[in-house]
Order: sequence, then structure tokens, then C-alpha cells
Amino acid sequence: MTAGAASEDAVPGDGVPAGGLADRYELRRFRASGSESQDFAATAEWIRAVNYGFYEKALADSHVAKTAAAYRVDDRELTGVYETRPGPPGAFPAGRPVATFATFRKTLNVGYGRLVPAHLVTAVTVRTDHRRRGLLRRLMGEDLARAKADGVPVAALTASEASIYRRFGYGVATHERRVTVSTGPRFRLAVRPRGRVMAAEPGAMLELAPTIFARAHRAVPGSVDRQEQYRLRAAGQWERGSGGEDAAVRVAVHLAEDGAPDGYAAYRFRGWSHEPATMELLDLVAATPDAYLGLWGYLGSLDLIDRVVWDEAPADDPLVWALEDSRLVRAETARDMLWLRILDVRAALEARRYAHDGELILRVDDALGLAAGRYRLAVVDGTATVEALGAPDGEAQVSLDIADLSSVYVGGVSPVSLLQAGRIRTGESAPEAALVLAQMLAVERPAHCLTHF
Ligand SMILES: CC(=O)SCCNC(=O)CCNC(=O)[C@H](O)C(C)(C)COP(=O)(O)OP(=O)(O)OC[C@H]1O[C@@H](n2cnc3c(N)ncnc32)[C@H](O)[C@@H]1OP(=O)(O)O
Repeated sequence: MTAGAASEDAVPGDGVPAGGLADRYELRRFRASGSESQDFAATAEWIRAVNYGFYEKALADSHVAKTAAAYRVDDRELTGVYETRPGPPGAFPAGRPVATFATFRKTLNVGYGRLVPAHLVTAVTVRTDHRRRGLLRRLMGEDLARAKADGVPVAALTASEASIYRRFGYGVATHERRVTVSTGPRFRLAVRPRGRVMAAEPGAMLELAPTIFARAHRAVPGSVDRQEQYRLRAAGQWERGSGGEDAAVRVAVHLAEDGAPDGYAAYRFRGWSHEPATMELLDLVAATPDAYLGLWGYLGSLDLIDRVVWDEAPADDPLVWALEDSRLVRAETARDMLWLRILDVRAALEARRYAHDGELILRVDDALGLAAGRYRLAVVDGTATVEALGAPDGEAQVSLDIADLSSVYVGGVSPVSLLQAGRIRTGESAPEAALVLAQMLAVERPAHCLTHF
């Protein structure tokens, strides 16, 4: 669809104040276009609105064009909310949306190498002078209903604030943490990873990064496939602030014993004026434990460097266990990273493989009504059959909100923790049901998502 085409649905006006959303705003959906397209102006204005919504410096035209080109590769659907009446002098142009919302489709690893389609939500902004009028609620409600109608089992996002998305049924499924790793002579691994590390030309990452990521994506539960910007960043072609070249980027590639690349690290030096001497890890993707530890062994032994910092380290990090001195890793408290929102309980649960057989009746509440109900989850030989039992009243062994079912879905959050937090309730006849669910949902390695979107 293009801007201004048949998708110009007025936002429905039920439940809004008199003279509210329907009169004041118009909603348009369109596919991102590159600068070569005659529809580019709508995409460019939309990108500028996102930039404004996140309080960033206004973008140069070249940055807008590059962002649009990357969005085009991702095939993003952009939704904009526009004022229906022209503003007074000094207002932004009528073509600049007051609210933005983008989606694209990728896959999510739900454990044991299984990939399911996921509806990714991103770039959600409402302009400062249009906030708290219900625009996000309207955009999210419509979007989730459309994704469900399309048959996508799960939606996902990464959040700017942890207080916004639970009300829409999203739950935290993976965590990450910022680590500072002291390097130099004290940095010694207790194990010897197989394979070797090669310093590589950053430009090679345009091809290598997606290939290596595809392998890692299949290996790690909770992983979400990546958007175009990642390979450009690893190749030094997308500096975060400017969107331009990043001449500071360096790259190391891990080669397995057979010579196949199975991991990479992209990093940059903070400069000699910065003490202690710091290497900033931009990205570390590893398809195997040997690649992960091999790359850390390389980073930990860089001469003249005192420490490596990484914002996106796994919450359960093998490096800590592999070091002779685990205190070399100083970590901040884990932050929420991937948020999931199951849209279709049966499709989502049947897509998974299970670590233990068993049978449970689940009662799922859902304020948006998309996935509410009672369900029988029966697992035989690791394969689930899910039967919908109707409305969410009546007996259940586990009762939980759709946000909590989404949290435990890829095995990165334990139902036992949510039971202790009072989020999950178990039936009187089955007090151990949260533990049974935890055993069923266990995955082959700690869940982690390395893709911010
Ligand atoms: C996936 C992503 O892109 S994450 C990025 C989110 N965007 C940002 O952080 C940019 C800055 N913030 C904004 O642009 C806006 O404030 C938004 C998008 C967060 C909210 O948009 P609004 O149109 O103001 O939200 P809306 O009025 O529809 O509120 C919906 C509900 O969320 C609540 N809410 C909205 N913003 C927040 C917040 N920052 N913290 C907690 N609750 C919030 C509202 O109180 C309301 O609650 P209720 O309906 O349950 O009573």
C-alpha cells in the first residue's frame, strides 16, 4: 500500500471524548519507501516524526534517506496518525504524523531450534503535545487485532519504559545486562575454546554478519531475526548518532576448526583520552560456545586495553563461569529486553517443543480479549496438543494473564518466579502446577535476545 491509498481509515471514535479522536485524527498505513520512490515524502516525514518523539537531534536528509532504505529492506509497514485540520502558523507540516507505529515480520526462536513467525512492533511515538489522549491505545489495539487476524501467533517489542506495555498483554521474556569486563594479564579462561579468531575487514560483515547471525538465531531460544541496520553497523556503515560511516569499528571473526565462520565481534576503541582504556563491544554474535568464549578470549587479551564494556550481555553469561577469576565481570542489574505478546494460545503453544510430558489446564485472562480462555495443554513425547475449553471461568491448575504466559513462553522466565510474585495462581488441587509448567517449558540453553528493534 502507498501513502494516501485505500488504507486511510479514520480512527474509530468509540470510547473517546466528544470531538475526540475520530474528528481530530486520520490514520494512514503504508509500506516504507526509499528515496527513489515517488512516495518517499510520506516515509521521510514519518521518520522525522519518530526522531522528534524520541527527543533526538533533527536528522540530516542523508540520514533520513538511509533509514528509509533500511526500512524498505525490512519491508516495514508504517502507521501514521495525522491531524485532520491544518494547524496555526508555526505548526509542523500536515504531512508530518503526530503519532507513529511500525511493524515488520521476522521469526522468533521458541527453543530447540524452532522458529515461529513474530509480529515486531517498533518506533512507537506520540508527539509531546498529543500524548495521553488514547492514541497509543488505539494504535496498539487495532494492530494486535490485525496481526491475530493474519494468523501470526505472537507479537514482540523492546520497550523504552517497563510501565507501558503490560496493559496490552506483553510480558518480559528475556533480560540483558551491561557488563564491564576487566582485561589484561588477569583475564584468563579456564577452558581452551576450539577454533581461532581472525581480525577481519569491517566491510566483509555486509555478507558475513547475516550468515553468522542466522546460525546463532537457530541456536538461541528467545532470539529474534535481525533488521537490516545490524549488518550495516557491524560493517562500520551506520554510526548510531549520524547514520554515516563509523571509521572506528573493528571486527573479529571466529572460525570453527573446519574454517567455517561461526561468530563475530564488532567493537570500537573509546580513544586515548578516555581512562581506563576501554573497548566498547557493539555486537557479539556466536553460534557456538566455542565461538563465544573464543571471541572473549581475543577481546580479553587486547594489548593496552584495561576493560571491555558491553550493554547487551546475556543475563546468564557463560563468560562468568569460564573465567579463572569470575569477579573480572562486573554486571549491572539485568534489564527487561524482549517483550512477547501471545495472540493465539493454541498456535503458540503447539509450535513449541517441550522438555517434559504432562497435562495442565490453563486459565488465561486477556484484557484485550484476543487470547482469553481455558486451554488443556497436553504434551506427549515433547509435542503439545492444545484444546480450547471456552471462556476463562471454571477450574484450572494454572491461572495467569496473557502477559505472564507470554513471559514464560520461550523458557527465559520461570513460572515458579511468577507464582512467588503473585502473578500466577495454582489450583488448590495442584499446588505444584507452576513447577510442572516450568519443567515442561524448559529450553536447551538460557534464553537471550540479541536484537533490539
Ligand atoms: C515499542 C516501542 O517503540 S517503545 C517506545 C515508546 N515511545 C516512547 O517512549 C517515546 C516517548 N513517549 C511517547 O511517545 C508516548 O508517551 C507513548 C507512545 C509512550 C504513549 O502514547 P500515548 O498516546 O500518550 O498513550 P495513551 O494515551 O494511548 O495511553 C495508553 C495507556 O498507557 C498509559 N501510558 C502511556 N504512556 C505511559 C508511560 N510512559 N508510562 C506508563 N503508562 C503509560 C496511559 O496511562 C494509558 O493507560 P490506560 O489506558 O490503561 O489508562
